[in-house]
Amino acid sequence: MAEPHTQNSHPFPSPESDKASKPDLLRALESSLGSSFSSDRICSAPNPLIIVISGPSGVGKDAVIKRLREVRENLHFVVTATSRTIRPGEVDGKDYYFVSKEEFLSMVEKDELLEYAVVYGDYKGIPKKQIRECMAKGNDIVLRVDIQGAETLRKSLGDSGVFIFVVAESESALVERLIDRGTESKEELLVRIATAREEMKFVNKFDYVVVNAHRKLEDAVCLVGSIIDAEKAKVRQRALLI
Ligand SMILES: Nc1ncnc2c1ncn2[C@@H]1O[C@H](COP(=O)(O)OP(=O)(O)OP(=O)(O)O)[C@@H](O)[C@H]1O
Repeated sequence: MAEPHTQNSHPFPSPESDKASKPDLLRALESSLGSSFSSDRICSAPNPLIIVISGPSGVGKDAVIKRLREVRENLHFVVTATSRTIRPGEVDGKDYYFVSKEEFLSMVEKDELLEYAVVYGDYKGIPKKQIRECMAKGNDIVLRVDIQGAETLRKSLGDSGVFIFVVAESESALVERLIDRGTESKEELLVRIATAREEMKFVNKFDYVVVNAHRKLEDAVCLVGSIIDAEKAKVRQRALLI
């Protein structure tokens, strides 16, 4: 018959004993397991993400990104170069790099852009340098592109990028938003609305869709944040292609 354990013969310190016994308990556990406990990270740090935010004109891409900038740390927002004229409240170098058409074309010639497109008569493109520098530091980056830009990026990035399609809750909400912004003429509005109808067909090429409903900007921003968090927690991380 097995000997009953007595206090002295038990290999582990009593759980009731004072706090000083925790190291003793750890050592006893290690000794019983025959190996010491490692302090190494159980999971390696997640890969930096390239988050591509796109959607038809007027859905609120800039508004979402502006707010995301305020509420989330450790995101690098790539500043797009554009040949369009600066809007009231926009800051050169922060919202966009505002350049002339000639300057833009010179960047294209020197192969300095990851992607570029003509959007409503103006050029928009993403400087490669910023992306490389950022990824090298392990930072996540956010790119804001129009639908044609997203298509080009999908071809070059494949599944290594996280593609988010922003929409308004309805077509009428989108039109009202564009009218309220007051930055387009009636003719320009017609082009944007017709284009938006076509662009909606591209939603299936994206990984996520985020509805930016009227006066619900916070909800949309929160959802984008959750997407980023979920991507960071993925077991199978997206590969880095850049
Ligand atoms: N959730 C929202 N509720 C009401 N108005 C909004 C909301 N989100 C954005 N807006 C407003 O809608 C207008 C269009 O938004 P924004 O300029 O961000 O769109 P965009 O998708 O970046 O457009 P573009 O592609 O033409 O630059 C702006 O006046 C903005 O303040």
